[in-house]
Amino acid sequence: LFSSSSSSSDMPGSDSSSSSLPVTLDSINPKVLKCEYAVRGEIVSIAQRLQDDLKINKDAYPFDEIIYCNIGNPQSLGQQPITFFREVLALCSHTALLDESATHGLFSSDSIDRAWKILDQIPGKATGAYSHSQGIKGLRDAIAAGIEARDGFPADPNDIFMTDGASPGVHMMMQLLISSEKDGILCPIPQYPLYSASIALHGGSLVPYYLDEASGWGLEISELKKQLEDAKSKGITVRALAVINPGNPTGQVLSEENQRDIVDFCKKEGLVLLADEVYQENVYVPDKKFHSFKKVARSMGYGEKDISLVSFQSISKGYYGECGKRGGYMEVTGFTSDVREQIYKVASVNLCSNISGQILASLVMSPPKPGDDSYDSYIAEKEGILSSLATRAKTLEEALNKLEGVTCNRAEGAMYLFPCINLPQKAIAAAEAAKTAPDAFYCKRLLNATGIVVVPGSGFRQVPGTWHFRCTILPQEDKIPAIVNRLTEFHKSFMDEFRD
Ligand SMILES: Cc1ncc(COP(=O)(O)O)c(CN[C@@H]2CONC2=O)c1O
Repeated sequence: LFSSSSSSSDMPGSDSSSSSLPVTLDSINPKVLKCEYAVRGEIVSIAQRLQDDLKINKDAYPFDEIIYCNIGNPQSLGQQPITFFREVLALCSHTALLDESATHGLFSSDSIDRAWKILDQIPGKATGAYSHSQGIKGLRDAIAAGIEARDGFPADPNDIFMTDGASPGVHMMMQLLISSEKDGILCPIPQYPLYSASIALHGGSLVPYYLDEASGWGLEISELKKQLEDAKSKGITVRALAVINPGNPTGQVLSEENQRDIVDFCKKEGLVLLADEVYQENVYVPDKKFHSFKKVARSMGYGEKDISLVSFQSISKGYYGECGKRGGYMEVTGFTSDVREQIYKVASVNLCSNISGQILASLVMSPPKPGDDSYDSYIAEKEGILSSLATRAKTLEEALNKLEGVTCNRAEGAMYLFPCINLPQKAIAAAEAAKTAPDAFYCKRLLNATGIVVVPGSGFRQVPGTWHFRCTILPQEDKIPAIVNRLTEFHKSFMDEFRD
């Protein structure tokens, strides 16, 4: 049960030594080989095989289902989409509905109004046509208005580049900033592996800065400075600082003071600030609040000429969880016009992001307001989802902290818990014998015993010698007790087996 379909020997015709096909592992781009993305890595491949087995024989394992806690994919675990968003999207996608009298009985009046408003901003009301390469102007207007309402500072629709999720935006910026392995990007450790994967694919160097687990995954400026100097001593020119706030996998929400220090650090060192803010709606603790880096920089008096800031947003997270619709944007500020033209050129190569994602991104940033027909139902759905996520985060955090040798910082935000496991030496030795990282060994044992899929901490990088795993807080509330019981029982048996 430990092998995985991801290893090349399992895949038909993939054994490069016997293949007569033109492409082999030796002939493809080595940057692709170097790239890793643990969120959908080996352990998920194993889980999918177990799931296939269960379809054939439901009694094959000591559990009756696989529970995927490896990926922040809310709707795959039962979260419902926001009604208003889907009503508007449906009407925009099939405009004939707007001519039907029955529609007024099926859709709220403000959904119909918003659909007309959006369609009026699309040439020929053609949602099947390519749009402007930065996205439909009217939708960028709505997003800019939403940013202004959030921050209290102006936002320019022409700074918005709409993307198929935040991922392509991150790739675009890595493509722009990285010319060789001598170009470095400061990334948090632990980090969401889109960053390490994209840096590898673009041939750059990841310059780590370690978040401090003991202080709730705090980001120390002294650590940034130390890592920057260390990179310079190795001949690496650091081009940008990536910050994920709220954090993935660590869940911390930065204090406004810490953000001000980060902005000053980037300005002083001439670094582009890549602000990944896809979890901006996911804050669960009363003592923390999301502040965009755009707002912090502007409130410090820093404008277009003071700091280069790229802010990423997505429709995949928050309370909307529209991962599969692939929507989002990057707000690009503080670049010269000639560089902006290069960013536009790269965006234009992909023609445009998908229109459904664009429509949803505009709705996320400009949702129903008090007094709108849909407002009461919208806010009830939103608050219901966010309060449930907060409850699930707390329940799982408390359960993890009761496990022998496990400590887990609270999830202040985002969608994950990232507990630290103090693994006995016997377990570490067994992992080495199985030729796998100790936390991956634990996660595979957990999967095979309970059907629960989590991602080893090694997939996010971590302080050497520490071991973690990442578990989402996404299974619906009625599933959480069973997850806690299965996890608790497994952990006790694991520790009984390997306790030193
Ligand atoms: C911090 C962060 N940035 C960007 C993304 C990319 O999202 P989209 O491309 O969908 O907008 C994710 C997705 N979260 C991944 C996917 O699910 N679990 C994760 O850790 C993320 O967690």
